[in-house]
Amino acid sequence: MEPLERYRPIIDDFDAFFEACERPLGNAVRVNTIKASVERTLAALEREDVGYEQADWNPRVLRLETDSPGSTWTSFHGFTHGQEEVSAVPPVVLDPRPGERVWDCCAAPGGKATQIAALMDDEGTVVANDSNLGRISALRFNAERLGATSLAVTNEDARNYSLQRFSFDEFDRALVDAPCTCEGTIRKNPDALDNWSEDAIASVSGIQKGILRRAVQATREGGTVVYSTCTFAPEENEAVVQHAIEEEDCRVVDFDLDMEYAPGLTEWDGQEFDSSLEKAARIYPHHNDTGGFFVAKLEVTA
Ligand SMILES: C[S@@+](CC[C@H](N)C(=O)[O-])C[C@H]1O[C@@H](n2cnc3c(N)ncnc32)[C@H](O)[C@@H]1O
Repeated sequence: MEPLERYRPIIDDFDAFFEACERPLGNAVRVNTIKASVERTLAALEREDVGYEQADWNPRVLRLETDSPGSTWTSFHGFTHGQEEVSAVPPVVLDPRPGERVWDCCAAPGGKATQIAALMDDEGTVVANDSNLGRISALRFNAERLGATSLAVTNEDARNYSLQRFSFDEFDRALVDAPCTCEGTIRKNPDALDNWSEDAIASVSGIQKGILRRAVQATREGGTVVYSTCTFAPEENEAVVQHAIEEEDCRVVDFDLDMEYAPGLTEWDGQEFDSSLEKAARIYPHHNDTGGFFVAKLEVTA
C-alpha cells in the first residue's frame, strides 16, 4: 500500500481513499443484453434467490449478493458476465452505435469488447485485438459464451496495427484499455502492488503512448477514441493523453458520466498538462465504493 502515498497531494480525502483501498471489493456483473433484457435477467436472479442491487449510474450493472457470481443460472446462460463495476465505464463513455466499426485495441479477456458489442445491439464490427496469444482463448470463449457475433478477434501489437486485412481503412471509434500497473485493482487483488516500481510505470507508459497514437491514427476524422487504465499514476494517464494531443490530430472532449469522480490533473511532478485534461475522469475507490479507474475521451480532428 506504501506506493499509494505518492498520491496524497492529489486526492481530496486521502484517508477515505486509503481506507477504501483496504476494503475487499464486492461482486459485480454486467447484464449481457445480447442474450437477455435487464428485466428478464432480474427476474431470473429473483427466481434463484440471488440478491442484487442495480448500480445508480447504470442499470445494466448489478452488485450481486453472492460469493460465486459465476455459478448462477444467469451466468451459465450468458445473461450476465462477471465484470468489475468501474470496468464497465469506458465502453459507456465510448458510446458506440449499431452498425459502426469499432477497434478494441487491448481486448482480452473481452469484458469491454463484449460490452461494446452489446451496446451496438451486436450489429456492426468490433475488432477485438490483443497482443497476448495466451489471453486470446479467453477472449474467444467469452465472445462465444455471450453470443457476441459482431466480434472479430486479432492478435497483433496494437502499436504497429495494420488495417490492410480489412475492406475499410479506418474505424469509427477505438478503445484503448491499456496495459498498466493496475494500482486501482488493489481491492480485488491485494497483491497488485507487490511488483510496483517507478521503472515499471515509466516502461509501460511508453507502450501506452504508442498504442494510443496508433488508435488515433486508425480512427476517422470526427471519430472517438477512449483511453482508460485501472491505475492512478499520472505518468500512465494524463501524460499519455498529453502526448497524443501533442503528436496526433485529436482533442480531449467532455462526456456525461452519472457517478462521482475527480477531474484529470493539469500538473504532476513538474510536468504541466493541457487544461482540457480536466475533462478526464479519475474514479477513486472511495467515490462510489468501486475499484479505481482513469478515463479520457478524445475526438479525432483534421
Ligand atoms: C487491461 S487489459 C485489457 C482488459 C480488456 N479490455 C477487458 O476489458 O477484458 C490490457 C491488455 O493489453 C494487452 N496488451 C499489452 N500490450 C499490448 C500491445 N502492445 N498491443 C495490444 N495489446 C496489448 C494485454 O495482453 C492485456 O490483455
